[in-house]
Order: sequence, then structure tokens, then C-alpha cells
Amino acid sequence: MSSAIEAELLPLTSEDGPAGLSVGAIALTELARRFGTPLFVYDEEHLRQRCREAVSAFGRDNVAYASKAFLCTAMARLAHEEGMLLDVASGGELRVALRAGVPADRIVLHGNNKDENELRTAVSARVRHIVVDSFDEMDRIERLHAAGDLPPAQVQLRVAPGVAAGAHESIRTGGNDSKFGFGLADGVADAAVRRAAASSAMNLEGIHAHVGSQVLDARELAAGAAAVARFAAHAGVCRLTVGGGLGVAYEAGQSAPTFAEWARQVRDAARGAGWNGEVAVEPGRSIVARAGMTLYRVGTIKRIEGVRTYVSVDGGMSDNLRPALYASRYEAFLPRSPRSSRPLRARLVGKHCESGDVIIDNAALPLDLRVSDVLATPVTGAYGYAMASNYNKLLRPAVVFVRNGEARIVVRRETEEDLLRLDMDSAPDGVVIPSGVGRLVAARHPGTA
Ligand SMILES: Cc1ncc(COP(=O)(O)O)c(C=O)c1O
Ligand SMILES: N[C@@H](CCCC[NH3+])C(=O)O
Repeated sequence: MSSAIEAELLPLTSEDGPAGLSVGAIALTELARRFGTPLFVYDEEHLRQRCREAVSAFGRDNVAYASKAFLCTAMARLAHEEGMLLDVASGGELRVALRAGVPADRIVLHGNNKDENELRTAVSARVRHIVVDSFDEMDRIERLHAAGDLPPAQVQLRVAPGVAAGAHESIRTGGNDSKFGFGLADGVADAAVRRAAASSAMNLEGIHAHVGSQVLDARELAAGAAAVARFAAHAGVCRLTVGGGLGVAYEAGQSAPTFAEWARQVRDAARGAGWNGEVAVEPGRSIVARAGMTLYRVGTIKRIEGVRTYVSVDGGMSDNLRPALYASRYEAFLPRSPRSSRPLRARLVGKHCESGDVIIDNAALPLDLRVSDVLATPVTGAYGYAMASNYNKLLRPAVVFVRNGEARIVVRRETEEDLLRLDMDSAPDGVVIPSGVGRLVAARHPGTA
């Protein structure tokens, strides 16, 4: 644990040079200087390579990038250019994908509680298919169809196969006790197939399931695939989607299956269960996690004799919620000296007013770490920016793509003006109205107290 950061945790174009670690042929310290911190940096070449590997393992029409892991128009465009479909899980994600120019027939819509607007937008845009999650959603699709001139929706049915996997309880989805999908165990999935097949508002093309996320053993994904494949074969549909879930290494010593291994395992499992068609997947984390890292600046180092050392950086749980939510582990290193050994033990924390604002408990760090150093946490490309918040009114970081010596901001850093723009009681110049706010609200919104 005192050794230098492992190359397997860094983006593919990482190189050690006189200015320290570079990604996409730009030194990370230079990126921090130019764009400020905290900063999300993505290796564009790495992103593209992961997309290509996934497409080559599963086939162009069988792999959708699960955009919930990280989405902006640049990412949507990149995944589309590399031949992937795009999985969106809300009207907002759908909007970004369409704005990026991804054709609707390369987009699939998910969600356990899609509202009428989301469904109307998806059906009228003619997305490739909608993954239907409940009978209430079928009611909505039928109402929309009956009310207007919308075509029948192309649908797959999400089932809960009774197989759950994943690194934490909160990210396991496929069990019988799940908010997602029609249960196989209680026969509800059979009823859903009968209803969808009989409805003139839906064209039932397939069965879908997703057992969970951050799964490092492909056999667990294969077990889920077998359960859902058996059902799909019996349902007589022509498409089978087994979701995402392939894990990544976050710490030294971990390893994850390749896309080719995942493909082999789920295909064999599906075939063994009587499914003769193709198998589609929706990887999110495994496309983007290792391509991205976060750069912070160290602000304070507090040594408590006989207790521990705290190292505070300028971000925290607002840009990486995963440690607080799932006890997820990360590593950290100094981009100025990536080969340094890391014998110092410290709790790496953020700047939020909360003791649980821990990025890495017991982090391994170099002894010469000092205030104002740029510190990097690798493998933050998935569900970092995507789950970022404004807690304590911190500003969401900028996101930069780097490639061949060029860096481009794909999402700009939030500004205080952005925050105030949503605040209905702040004056136009950003000065908060000091008194009478309650009366003002009442006058603007009749009916409020
Ligand atoms: C339906 C569905 N597909 C795909 C994914 C992507 O999962 P992952 O990022 O683990 O690959 C998820 C999230 O876990 C999901 O719920
Ligand atoms: N947000 C989770 C994964 C959820 C996957 C989406 N179904 C994570 O950060 O690991």
C-alpha cells in the first residue's frame, strides 16, 4: 500500500515526464493551473477505445452506453461516433442525447417512473425502444396512443429476474425485492408479456434485465443473463438485453473482466438457458470510469498527535458522493511525482460541513505532500460528475477532455451566478433582498403563505 500509484488505475495515455504525469499529452498540473480545481479530466482516447472494445465484443446494435454514468453532449456524441447506442434514463438525459445530435433510433429510454412527458417525447421522437417497467407505465403509453397520432411504442419489458449482484446493497437491482421491473418469481412478468403483446399501443420486441452494478465476477452477470434468457426464450420475443454492471478496478490489486470475457460469459449462459438470439448490454461505468480522474488542490493538512492526519482538498462529497453512499474506495497520488512511494497515512477529506465528507479514509500519500499541491484521485469518471451536487453551495467542477496535447472544456465550471439564477428571491444583480421576502413570495405566487 506504500507503493506508487498503479498504472492500471490511470487512463491509457498517461505518461510520466519532467512535468509529472500527463494525460492526452498535457501535464495534469498544467490542466489544474489552466482550468482550476476541482477539475474532472477525461482521456478522450481512452473513452473511444473502451467504446470500440465494447462494440467489437457485442456488435454495433447490441451495446448501449448507459449515459447515467457520465453525460454531456460531447460524451453522447463520442459514444455515438464510436458506434454505440445510448441508454438514457430520464427526459433530461434524452434531451442531452438529442441535442448532441444522436439519432433517436440510436437511443433507448429507461426509468422506473417515466412520466407522460418523457414517454410522449420518446415515442414522438421515435426512439429505438422504451424499456417498460410497470403496468402504470403501460397505462400511460396506452393513454398517449389513444389520445393522439403517436405511433405504437417499440418496447422491451424490464423484468426482475430474482438474481442480484453488485458491490453494495444500494446498487443491486435484480432481486425479487426491487423497485425495478416485473417480477419473474411471482408471475407478474408473464402477465406483462401478455398485456404488451395484446396492446395496439406497443410493439413488444424484447425482454430486459439489469442485476446490479460494479460486478467484478462475470459469472454473477452470467447467472442473471441465464435467468432472463430462459424467460425471454419462453416469452417468444426477438431481443434480449442483460443490462450493464461490469465493474472496474478502483484500488490496487483489484481487477475486472474484459468486455470480451463478459460477452463470452453472458452469451454462453443465455445459450445454455435456451436463448438462440443475440445478447445486448448497457455498460456505463466500464466505459468511462478509468478514463476520468479528479484533480483537487490541497488546502489544509492537520496532524492530530496519536490520532490521525487530515488532508483537506477543495472539493469533496459534492463531486464524489460514492464513498459516502456506498463506502467506495479510491486511491490518490501527486501528479507532480506519480512514481513517489506513498507511506503517509491520512484521511483525505473535502470542504463540506460534514464529518462524513470523506473521499478516502486511510489514504496512502507521499510524505512530501504539502499545502497547495495538486492531488489526483483516479477512476472517478463514472458516477462522479453525474451525481455531483451544490451542497454548501459549492460550484460543480468543470469537465475537460484531453487528446493529443489539446484540452477542451466540455462542461464549464458552475458560477455563483448560476446558483443565484435559480434563486427566485435574489435581486437581479445577485444581491439578496434583505427583508419582506415572505411577502414578496406570497405576492409572486398567489396561494403560497
Ligand atoms: C438498466 C441499467 N442499465 C445499465 C446500467 C449501467 O450500469 P453500469 O454503470 O454498472 O454498467 C444501469 C445502472 O446500474 C441500469 O440500471
Ligand atoms: N450510482 C452508482 C451506480 C448506479 C448504477 C445505476 N443503476 C454508483 O456510483 O456506483
